[in-house]
Amino acid sequence: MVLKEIPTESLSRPLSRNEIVGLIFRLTIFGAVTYYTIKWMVDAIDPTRKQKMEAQKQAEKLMKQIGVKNVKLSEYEMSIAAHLVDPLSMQVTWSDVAGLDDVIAELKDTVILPIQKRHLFEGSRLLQPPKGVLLYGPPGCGKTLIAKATAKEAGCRFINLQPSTLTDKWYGESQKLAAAVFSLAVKLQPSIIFIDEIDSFLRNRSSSDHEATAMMKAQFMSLWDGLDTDYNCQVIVMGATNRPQDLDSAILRRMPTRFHINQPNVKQRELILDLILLNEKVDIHVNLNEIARETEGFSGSDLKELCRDAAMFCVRDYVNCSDTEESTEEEIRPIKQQDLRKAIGKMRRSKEATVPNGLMHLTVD
Ligand SMILES: Nc1ncnc2c1ncn2[C@@H]1O[C@H](COP(=O)(O)OP(=O)(O)OP(=O)(O)O)[C@@H](O)[C@H]1O
Repeated sequence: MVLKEIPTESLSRPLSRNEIVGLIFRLTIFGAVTYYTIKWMVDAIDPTRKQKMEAQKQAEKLMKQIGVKNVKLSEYEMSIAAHLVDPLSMQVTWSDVAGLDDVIAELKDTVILPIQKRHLFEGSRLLQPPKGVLLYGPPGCGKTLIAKATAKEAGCRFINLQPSTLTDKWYGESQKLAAAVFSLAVKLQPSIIFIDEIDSFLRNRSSSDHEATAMMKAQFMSLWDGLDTDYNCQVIVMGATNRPQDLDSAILRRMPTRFHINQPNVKQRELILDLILLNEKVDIHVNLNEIARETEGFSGSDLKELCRDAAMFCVRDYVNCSDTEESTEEEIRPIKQQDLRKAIGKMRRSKEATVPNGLMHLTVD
């Protein structure tokens, strides 16, 4: 019926030039609208959309903070940039690390000096900063602390990469994210890619590995090797692990510079206690050497917890005192030896309750 109303000669005659242009124009508009509508719908149903937007916001804020301008980041680099720490805003320095002077001295020579005094090492291929550094040892003994202090002292940007950032993503994305880790680190160099619990994501390759995981590992290693081909590239992968024996041998080969951060000995425990209590109110009769001798098997983080408990006993006394009588106390009393000893007892009981027999003194080597 509609066709009937159109004169037959209009149907049979070829289209005029204007009509063809008009048709192409309308088709283009229609195509563009369809494309953007579908894209918008796909984006709206993408379950990681919210995460991506948050990461992008955080990344933009961080990039501004660290004064990185005119560096264009891809969507994947943005989500990695959300884990970026600026050396200027980083609080940890060598003075926050106690009892690890030997490790610090070696790190200064092998990692920090080649970055800081780049011009001295430019001609040498042997004296470039290592592309891989492994910190290994029992939990809570300062591996993360050392990594952060290294980045701070070397003035490196610090990408704190949680293995889950790469592995939690949807299939296919982890490879793009792994590539983004390296490309971002290169754009922001000098930089350190820090991977805590590196064994959890680069462990011994096994036949039970998901195909995507195996591919991501292989890709991660080839990207890592790519750093080696450019002698001017100042990107270091620093990994920390409690279980070096679980690491893939191919990974160990890529981390020839290794530091054993062991459970602190008595002297180191005394130094750590000294540092933790440096700015606290401590009774002059406190003997930290004695406390260090009584805390065999305690890590740095256990010692920190112990001191926090001891300080809390003082706070509790103050609160109880002001609750019961008209207290004349104006200040919280200093930490005494007995507070520390009481805290040791408490910590031992909680360690015994949570750690299976015999494992408490296990060291990894
Ligand atoms: N050598 C040390 N000097 C000063 N503080 C320490 C030391 N070792 C540990 N600590 C304290 O313990 C906390 C935990 O240390 P850190 O996170 O570096 O341990 P880690 O070895 O990385 O442990 P994990 O393997 O559990 O990540 C630190 O924030 C710090 O307060």
